Amino acid sequence: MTPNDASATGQLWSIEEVPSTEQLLPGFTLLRGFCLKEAATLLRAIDEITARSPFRHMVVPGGHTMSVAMTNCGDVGWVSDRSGYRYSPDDPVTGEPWPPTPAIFRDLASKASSAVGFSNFMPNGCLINRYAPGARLSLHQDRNEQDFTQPIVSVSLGLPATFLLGSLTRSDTPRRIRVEHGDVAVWGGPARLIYHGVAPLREGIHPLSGSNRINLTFRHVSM
Ligand SMILES: O=C(O)CCC(=O)C(=O)O
Ligand SMILES: [Fe+2]
Repeated sequence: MTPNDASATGQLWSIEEVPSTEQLLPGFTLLRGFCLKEAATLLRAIDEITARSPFRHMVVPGGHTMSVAMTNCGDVGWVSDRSGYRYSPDDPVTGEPWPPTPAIFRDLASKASSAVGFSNFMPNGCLINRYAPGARLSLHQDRNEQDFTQPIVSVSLGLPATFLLGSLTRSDTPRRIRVEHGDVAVWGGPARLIYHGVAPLREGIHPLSGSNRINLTFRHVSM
């Protein structure tokens, strides 16, 4: 039996869609096609979240408005304004708590983290990023969470993008990794504080997300 033999494994993926695992750095793994089957359901759940806490373009402390539109679900959400970055239990736009994390999100975060050996991941927040053509995320570390024993789980939906995979040193030139609809990246352990970002999104149309890429990042934030 070869790994691609869908009938023998009883899996539903077609040959072109067989999930594969790429360890790109110690502690950084890309699970290609990992959530393809539930992607449409994930996108519907995102529509329900954004009906309550809409996407918005946040301002960073320097005064620049981010090109990526963001919202959150869960107990805590990442926010930025002129006074800095932080996690907040409430959505500053609505004044209400962030919408709860759908069960399908929690299941995916747990399945993906355990698949690469982080069996105790307990995310309490999920940042939802929407990239329109031209939107980008400059190189950064995810470091507001404080507990770096817990990984980050990052889900790509809709249009493909170029993920910039750096190292622990900001000045190193990042590798350019294509991430597609259904891919899930998990980074933790020695890779937890790697610099990473997303190159400007190229125009395109995706049957499920139109002209956008949507990304979910699950985090465990110490409160
Ligand atoms: O969109 C992505 O793939 C990465 C998002 C990210 O790095 C973040 O939200 O901190
Ligand atoms: Fe990040």
